[in-house]
Amino acid sequence: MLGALSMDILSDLCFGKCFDTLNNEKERDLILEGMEKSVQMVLKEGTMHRWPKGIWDYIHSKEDVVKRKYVYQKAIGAMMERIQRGDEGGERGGDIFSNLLHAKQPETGKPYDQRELMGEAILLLVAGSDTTSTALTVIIWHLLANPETMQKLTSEVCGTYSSVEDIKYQSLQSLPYLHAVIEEGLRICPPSPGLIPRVVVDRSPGNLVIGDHVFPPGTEIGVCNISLHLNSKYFDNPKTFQPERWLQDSALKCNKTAFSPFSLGPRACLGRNMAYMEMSLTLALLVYQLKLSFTNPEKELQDGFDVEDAFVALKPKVRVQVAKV
Ligand code: HEM
Repeated sequence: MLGALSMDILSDLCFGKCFDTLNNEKERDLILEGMEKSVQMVLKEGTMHRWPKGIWDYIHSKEDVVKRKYVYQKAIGAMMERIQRGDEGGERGGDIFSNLLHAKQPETGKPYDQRELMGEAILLLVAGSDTTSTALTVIIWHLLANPETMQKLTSEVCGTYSSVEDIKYQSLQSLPYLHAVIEEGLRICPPSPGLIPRVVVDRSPGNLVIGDHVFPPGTEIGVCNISLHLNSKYFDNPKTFQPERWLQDSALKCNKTAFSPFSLGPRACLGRNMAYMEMSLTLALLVYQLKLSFTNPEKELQDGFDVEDAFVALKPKVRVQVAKV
């Protein structure tokens, strides 16, 4: 459901038209299965230039490729519809894609061609939905595994608002515990846990030197988020979910310079603010209105929560029961 929620939010904000996967079960299955395949293939694809030609066909079944294609077709279809609607036709104005359609290439002053826009449509859909739903899944799993933490968050949200209509992102930003819970979720299991590659550029003085290591131009280097986030040099009890470490005056070590769930530098995440907005609103609205619990608490606690690194995280399914407060 979190996958469908983030897909609906993304399609609405990005293309001005919601895919409505929360309500449409068939569509939900097709898109979410396609997303899963897409995530599974992305790491292999990223390293394929090093592999002999033709190997792609051996490692991926035709069905998986077709399933993944559905997501790409959906993104391109939404983009084409957006172009056809023009400036007036959107359900809501000011969506992300309308800005891209009006953008000019800095070198030529010309608009971006359709091929580039297609790439952007697919990137936005994949980068903007699966990451956020992974972050929310991680956070909710840890809240359910730590009832005291869930209670603190619920008290903060319910003590601040007297009706669900009052819950707005602007005021949520000043809730310290909510912010701490989100940061802790992004730390303990970042949606992009592995190596984010960068290439050493060829500029004076030539080699890049880090400590005792020398990297010539052209070398691919990178740092894994998870190796920073779970390092006890930077965070006390790194494998424990403790949002308190992010609160002012906490005695727990929490080195913010070693925290980079959205990467750093000019190619860092463009959707970071949107992600914080989405996560804050979703969590606050959930704890205000619903009571969540694991369907099978013994199994969840025994297995723990872990993801597989495939550039972005491949997450397990978490079964949750929902009741109204
Ligand atoms: C919790 C949620 C999110 C996390 C953890 C996350 C993480 C990241 C990371 C680590 C990168 C850098 C990848 C690299 O350097 O190669 C990235 C790039 C990007 N993200 Fe996010 N992201 C999130 C949500 C979003 C959302 C909601 C959007 C909105 C559409 C978005 C759009 C993008 C785009 C467009 C890029 C590419 C930037 C570029 O290449 O210049 N992300 N994200």
